Amino acid sequence: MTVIGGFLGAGKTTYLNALIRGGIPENSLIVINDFGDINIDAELIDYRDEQMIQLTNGCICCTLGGTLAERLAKAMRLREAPRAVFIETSGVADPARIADLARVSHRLMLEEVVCLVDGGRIDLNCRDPLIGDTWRAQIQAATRILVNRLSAAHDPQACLGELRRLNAAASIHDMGGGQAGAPTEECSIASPVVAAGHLYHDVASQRGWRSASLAMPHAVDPDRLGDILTGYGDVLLRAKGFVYCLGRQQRQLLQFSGRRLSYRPAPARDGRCQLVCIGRAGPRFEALVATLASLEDGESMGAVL
Ligand SMILES: Nc1nc2c(ncn2[C@@H]2O[C@H](COP(=O)(O)OP(=O)(O)OP(=O)(O)O)[C@@H](O)[C@H]2O)c(=O)[nH]1
Repeated sequence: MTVIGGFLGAGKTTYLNALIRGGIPENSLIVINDFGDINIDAELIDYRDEQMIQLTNGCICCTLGGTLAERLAKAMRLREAPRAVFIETSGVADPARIADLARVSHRLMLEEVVCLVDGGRIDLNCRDPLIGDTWRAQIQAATRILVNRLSAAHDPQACLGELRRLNAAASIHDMGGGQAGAPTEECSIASPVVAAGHLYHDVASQRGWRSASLAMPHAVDPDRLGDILTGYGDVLLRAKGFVYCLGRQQRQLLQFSGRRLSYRPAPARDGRCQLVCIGRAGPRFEALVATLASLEDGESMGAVL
C-alpha cells in the first residue's frame, strides 16, 4: 500500500497520474478521497473505473473505521486481490492514520507514505494557524517528501531545511515542477524510501474548515469567475471543478490553489459542471459562496454543505 498525502493543491493527483502513466502493477487498486461531496479527482485519474474506489464527503483519516477499512478489507478478500493499493488522501487528511491500516493488517504491507509539498508555500503554510498543524503532520508522516514549485519560494534552501527539521528520516526530493502559477501535467517520479516516524493530528484541527459544492450549469465568464476566486484568496484555500466558459466550446477544468488560478480543457467524461471550494469557515467564505451563486442571475447554483 502506498499512501499519497499532502496539503490541498500540493500536487497529489498530478503525481498519481504520473505514477499510473509510468506503469503500476497490473490489478492495482486506486483509492481517491476528496474533501467535498463531489469527487473531482476521480474524473482526473486516468484509470479503469472498476479498480477505483471513490470516497467523498469527509476526510478518510477521520472515518477510518468506516468506509475505507471496509472497502479495503472487501477488496483484499477477493480471489484476485489487488497487487498494489494506492491511496490518494484528501488534502486535509493525516496520512499516518491511513498508513496505520496497513501497519495493523496482515494482508497489506506499507510500501511508502509520500507527501507532496508546494515548495512555493512552505513558509506560509507552516506559519498559518489553521493550516499549520495539518500541514506539519502530513510532512511528519511521510517516508518520502516530494517538493515541487520550490523555485517560487523566497529562500529554497531555508524551505528544504524546514522540511528536514520536521522530518529527519524521510528522503526529500526537489521535483522541479516549474514556477508557481504555471500549471503542469509534468511530474517526475523520484526514487526510494527511508522509514520515518509519524505524528497524529488533532481531529479538532478540522474545525475552522468549510467546504461548499456548487452546480455550475450555465456558461460563466472565466475572467469574472477568476476575479471572484482570487479576490477571496484570503479565505479560499482550494477550488476545483468543471465549468463551461463563455467563448469556449469544451468544458474546462478549473484549478485554484495557493491563490493561483488556471483553466485547461477538461477530460471528456460525464459532462457535469460543478465547483468545489474549500477554505476558512466564516462570513467571508459565506460571502464568496453567495457571490458565486449570484453569478447565476440570483438563482442558487447548488447546495452549500
Ligand atoms: N507548476 C506546477 N504546478 C503543479 C505541479 N503539480 C501540481 N501542480 C498544479 O497544482 C494544482 C493542483 O494540483 P493537483 O495535482 O490537483 O493537487 P492535489 O494535491 O491533488 O489537490 P487536492 O486533491 O485538491 O488537494 C493544479 O493546477 C496542478 O496543475 C508541479 O509540479 N508544478
